[in-house]
Amino acid sequence: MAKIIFPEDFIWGAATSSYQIEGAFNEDGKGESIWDRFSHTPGKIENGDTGDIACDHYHLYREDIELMKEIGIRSYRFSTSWPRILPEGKGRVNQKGLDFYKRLVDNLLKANIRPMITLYHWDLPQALQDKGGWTNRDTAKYFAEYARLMFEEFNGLVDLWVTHNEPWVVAFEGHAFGNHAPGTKDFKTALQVAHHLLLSHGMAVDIFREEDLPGEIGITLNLTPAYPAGDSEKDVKAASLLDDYINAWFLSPVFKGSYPEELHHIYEQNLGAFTTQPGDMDIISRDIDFLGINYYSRMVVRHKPGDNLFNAEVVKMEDRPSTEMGWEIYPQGLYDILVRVNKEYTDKPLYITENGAAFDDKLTEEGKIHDEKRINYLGDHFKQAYKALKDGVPLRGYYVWSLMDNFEWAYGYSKRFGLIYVDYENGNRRFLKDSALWYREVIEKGQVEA
Ligand SMILES: N=[N+]=NCCCCNC(=O)[C@@H]1[C@H]2[C@H](O)[C@@H](O)[C@H](O)[C@@H](CO)[C@@H]12
Repeated sequence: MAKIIFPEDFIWGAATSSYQIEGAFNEDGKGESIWDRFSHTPGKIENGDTGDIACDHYHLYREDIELMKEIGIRSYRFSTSWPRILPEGKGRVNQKGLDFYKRLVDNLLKANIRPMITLYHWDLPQALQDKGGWTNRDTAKYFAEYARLMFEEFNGLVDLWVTHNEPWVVAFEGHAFGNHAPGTKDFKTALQVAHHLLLSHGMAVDIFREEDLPGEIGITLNLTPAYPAGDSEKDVKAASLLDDYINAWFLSPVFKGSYPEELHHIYEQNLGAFTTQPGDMDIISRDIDFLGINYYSRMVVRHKPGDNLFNAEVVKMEDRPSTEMGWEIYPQGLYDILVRVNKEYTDKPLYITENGAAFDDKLTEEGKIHDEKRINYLGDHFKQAYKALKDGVPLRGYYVWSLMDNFEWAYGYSKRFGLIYVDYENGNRRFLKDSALWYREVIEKGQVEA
């Protein structure tokens, strides 16, 4: 491959989320979130970790912006904590909570770093969960009102808005498998939740248009392309169904206004219909300005009769390199999914809103972290993104997950994804990893070594 030179205006960024980095879980009037409740429930999180303090970003955000400047990122994707702003999820506004995000955005703009706000990255106000959470259609309406407040408060300051982060994870990890908050375990509930998440996305887009705001709005989906383990018809079928379950179940409603037909039929036959209302799919498929794609890995799938509704199982790729999460390192999958989304779903601009890896990072005596595995992982994925760009995919930017090590949900602090090392045991000191210094070069030159 010839020299890899990205466009001058390519948006190189890094991403985080509120519950994973902020801490101050009950400070300055913040309301309880379902992740506060879940992490305080014994047995849910590795080592009994919680987000009570996390990276203490709520107090250290100025230092973190200095580090963003040192790395040279052009944009910073973060999420706002709904219960920090609306402690009960609706009604009363917690001005101190809102002021934190005002200070954060002001300081980002002063640092010439473009904010991208994700309105929902999993930390639902517990008060709404107490009323059914995302199983309750009213939550979609309350989300849209929270979005309206944010659009009005940050009008002219923030021009990149993401409604939801990974509705698949919220619906299935949170409501089918119980690994995430609120921890329920019912597949049909997950389908109902997915529908209300998508509905709330469309309602927020309507308000964004109504408020006639400058900027762009989109949604972020975790897309994990599925590949058949063999070329048998049954393997191909199994892979296609799992691909629909994770990817098309969200891409299709947003861009085509309908759920994938065959899978929808399988669900209805086996589980009965979840509740929808006339017009829902029109709302869900409102025109958006971009799609955010979170890519980490692929799935290799083979036919397995009777194992689940899909007659499929994911094959563990033992002989392939993988990250600390056990996810196969498969950069080609990023190219494949970018091209497929552009070909099959939308010609709208795309952002890679998350891509990164957890490795076993060690802090040396000299305060260095030699994370060459992360440099190789990112470099290989940047090359695939570049290939998609050259093949005509309208890729606008790339946000590395993550800016800093943080609370990795059920894994607690045991997994490190950051460009910045966080020394949790010693006052949350921050150290730039070698990958941060490497990333700085890539951004400065717009080049990746071939
Ligand atoms: N096989 N395989 N699988 C890949 C499946 C990925 C599903 N998990 C995610 O995408 C989460 C996303 C989240 O936004 C962030 O909050 C998390 O910290 C990162 C890292 O976990 C990722």
